Amino acid sequence: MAQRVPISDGGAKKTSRVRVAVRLRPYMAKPDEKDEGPCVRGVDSQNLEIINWRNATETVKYHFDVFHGEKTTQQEVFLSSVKPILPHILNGQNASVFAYGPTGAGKTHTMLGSSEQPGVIPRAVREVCKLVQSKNEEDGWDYSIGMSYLEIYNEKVLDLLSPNSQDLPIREDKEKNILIPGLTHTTVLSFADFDKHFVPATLNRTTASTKLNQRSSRSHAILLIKVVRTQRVSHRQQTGKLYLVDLAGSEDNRRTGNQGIRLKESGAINLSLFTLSKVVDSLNSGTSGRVPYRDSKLTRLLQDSLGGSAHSVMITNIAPEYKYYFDTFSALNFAAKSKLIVNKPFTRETVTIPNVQVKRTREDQEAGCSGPEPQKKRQKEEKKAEPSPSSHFHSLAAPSVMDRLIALEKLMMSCQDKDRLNMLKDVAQSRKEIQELKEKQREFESKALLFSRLTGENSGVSPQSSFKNNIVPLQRKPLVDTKANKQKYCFPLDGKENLEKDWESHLDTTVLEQSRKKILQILNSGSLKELKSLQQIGDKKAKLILGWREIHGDFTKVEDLGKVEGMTEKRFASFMKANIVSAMGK
Ligand SMILES: Nc1ncnc2c1ncn2[C@@H]1O[C@H](COP(=O)(O)OP(=O)(O)OP(=O)(O)O)[C@@H](O)[C@H]1O
Repeated sequence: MAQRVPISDGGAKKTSRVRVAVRLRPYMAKPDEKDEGPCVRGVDSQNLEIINWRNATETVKYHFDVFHGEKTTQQEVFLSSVKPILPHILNGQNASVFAYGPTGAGKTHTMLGSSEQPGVIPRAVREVCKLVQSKNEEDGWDYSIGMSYLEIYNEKVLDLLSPNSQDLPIREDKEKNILIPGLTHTTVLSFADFDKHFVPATLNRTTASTKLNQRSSRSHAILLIKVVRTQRVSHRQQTGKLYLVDLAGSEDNRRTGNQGIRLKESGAINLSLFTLSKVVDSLNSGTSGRVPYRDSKLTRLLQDSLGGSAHSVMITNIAPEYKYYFDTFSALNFAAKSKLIVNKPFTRETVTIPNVQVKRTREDQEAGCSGPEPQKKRQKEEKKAEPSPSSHFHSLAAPSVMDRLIALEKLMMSCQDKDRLNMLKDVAQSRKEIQELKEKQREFESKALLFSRLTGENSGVSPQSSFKNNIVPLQRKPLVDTKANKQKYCFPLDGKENLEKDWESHLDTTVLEQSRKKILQILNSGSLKELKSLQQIGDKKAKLILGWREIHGDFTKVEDLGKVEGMTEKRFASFMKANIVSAMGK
């Protein structure tokens, strides 16, 4: 019977954190697309920054275990993020590498690569074969390697090594090992042997063309490499598993143009990735509540890889183009959460009876494999009541983990999943609107410039300054900061507007200046919400202000607000009065 042997470290149980790497693929705008430049970029080998959707003049920074920039080679990704965990599977421990990220961001490139630029999968398998070979020569253990390969397509588990297979069940044994009865398990004698099975099986994977990626993976592909070692003298047997996972891309159907079957696939993909994110949230919350592993096949299978027993590496692939902003932002937040999950590796060991055919663990029997034995076809499915998944989740109890999780809670947005998803959608929508308004502002400014040239009015007036009918250039007067001249400091005022400004003369200059400073501060650094908290600034005006800021940077004085499209002299006066009076009333 397989049993867990915790790794000891001076008496204390050793835990292994999920390592999170982020890989940014090179900028690849199509010729017919606007070249807006990247919205995300690397800072150094661990840090990156993305434009802040709240204020496009700022960036949000993220810290990860590793950041792989556009120029990072496949070899470098493998060496720094994957190779170090591979020796564990020769010691009966589990390891997993999975690529996560939006559609078209480079997951398949990272995991599979091409013949010229092989990715993580071929490199890792080659390395495992090499490690086993070198071990065989020196220690007292016999090693064997086996492989299984499956995809989860539309919530169905399909055997890629046996293309006509039906949906396979997922089970869990008493030791909480995840099993797939009936899944093909093939012995691998060398890398060439692996390739012989792997290449044709990969062609069985479901892919299709979407607007965002010509050859988009429509399924999650999971390659399992199992190393079984048996000690020659004592017949102890240890089984280590390596999961190499290429997840299907998260995608926004409004942008992929998906319809019909693509839409259904996409629904299943997004559901499983959403569940994955819920699982991560649940693990992070540190509460004893149910971790929703069972809500999707993907999370059920990855149960061992997240918050479980594996040495895990998550490579989050992101794309630099603006059209991916929303996806990139969510992927980075997801990755930031996963970074704080702590796994607890253990060694899986059995004792076998000498001189008898090596006893297969129940897991092997159910998975239709026995390490060194030749490929075994499906066994009859065994129906078993599965224990509560929450009982499997053990690593959050440690105080250090709790501390990290509490820190994470503070770090991440405090709203619920659904709210967060909606909020992120709003962000994408707001971003689009700001972009449109920015275009309008530019158009408005060029018209104003043209008008001023035609009328020969170039007396130091900013081209974008324009009030009344959007065509008359703004004629600002220099700011004179005395009470007596206060009426003059803003705009050329007619009698009515003078009356409008009379209220100011009753106020203390210091109070006035402080209020103006406060307004200027909000105009320059306020988020959409903060801008909308100003009197007389609605959603559209706030977005216009954000757009203006993106083009010109900071407002030097509050009067610059007059340069924003639609802000007439009268509106500005009324805006100032409303905001100053309201600030005083607080
Ligand atoms: N680091 C990189 N260097 C060069 N090209 C890359 C890189 N990453 C991705 N690409 C290219 O970008 C395109 C999309 O990448 P890929 O198919 O790997 O994305 P994906 O995330 O797997 O998408 P999907 O989820 O839709 O399957 C491919 O043409 C790929 O070759």
